[in-house]
Amino acid sequence: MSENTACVMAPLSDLGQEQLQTLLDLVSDGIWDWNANTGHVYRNPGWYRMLGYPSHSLDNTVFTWENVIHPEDYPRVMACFEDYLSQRAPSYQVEYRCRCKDGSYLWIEDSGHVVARNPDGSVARMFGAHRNIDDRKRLVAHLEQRNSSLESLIAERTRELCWVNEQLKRQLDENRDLAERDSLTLAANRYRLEKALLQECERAGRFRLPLSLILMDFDDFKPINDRYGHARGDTALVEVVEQIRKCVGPEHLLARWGGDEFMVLMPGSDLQAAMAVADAIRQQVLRLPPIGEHRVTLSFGIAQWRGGERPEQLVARADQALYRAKAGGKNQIA
Ligand SMILES: Nc1nc2c(ncn2[C@@H]2O[C@H](COP(=O)(O)OP(=O)(O)OP(=O)(O)O)[C@@H](O)[C@H]2O)c(=O)[nH]1
Repeated sequence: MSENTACVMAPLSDLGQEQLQTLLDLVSDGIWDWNANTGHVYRNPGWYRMLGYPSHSLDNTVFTWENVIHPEDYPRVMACFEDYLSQRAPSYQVEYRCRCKDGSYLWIEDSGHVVARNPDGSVARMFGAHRNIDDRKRLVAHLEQRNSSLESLIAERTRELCWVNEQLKRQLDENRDLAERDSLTLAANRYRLEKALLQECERAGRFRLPLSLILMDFDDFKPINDRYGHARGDTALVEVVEQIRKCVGPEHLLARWGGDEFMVLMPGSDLQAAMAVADAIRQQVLRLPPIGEHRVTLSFGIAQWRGGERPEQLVARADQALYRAKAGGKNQIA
């Protein structure tokens, strides 16, 4: 083994004071060596370089360290330091900001070890190192900020989407409602009635509940149109529907069957109850002021659903009853 190789492989403890000094000068991290008994703190050139101070330009005391700690970090740093010195914590390692010569702050990681204690257990000497972690800290802060702005962007977009969704749902409900209403009288239209008829016939069969149907037709509506015009006829249809509404409950479905014909579908009602409602409608309509010399009246055909009957059979029987009411002189219930 050459002399050179032996020199390279010499353990650190073999280094002389001068060699150790050279080594400490080269280290880029900030090395500190605190003699707690004298209060002297040695800081290597790397420590000064890191913070932008000329080497050994500050006092070799702990105050130099305390003075560079960011005031917001100071209590946390001191608490960690105290915990370690009093052996409440097994190690000392803490991240905080140090003030540089130009007034800016640099994030560092400070770690230290007690290397000697006095006989009474108090600290005699402690070594430590300051490592520059500023780039990492700033990157993490930047990423955190981006993350939180992304999160708030997502939250904002989610709120917007929820709003759009609600609007669409409202629009859909509105469209569905419009699609099932007669545009003139706003009573349910034939499409809706046919769906309800099918459903209610099935339901009546399933639960053995009564179900009745009132079919109504304007008496002599054609002459109203012919004498007073189609617009007046339209108004008469709307007025009659308003009167019918006063006599039916929320469980009944009032619908325009077509032209001047209307129906009231009455789940849970028997023939007698349907008769009573029809008569109430008949009388209510009579209250309308006449159109010229023409008194507005309706004729009624009533049918109660029979077990197993299809909707069109029920409607056909109501229609036959209506025919009888017309034939019997109109403004009648059959
Ligand atoms: N103004 C108006 N008239 C309508 C509307 N739909 C149908 N009609 C008219 O309603 C009339 C229905 O006449 P019919 O039911 O055949 O006969 P009617 O004159 O009522 O006589 P009866 O039913 O026998 O009492 C026709 O003149 C249709 O043109 C509508 O939306 N508006």
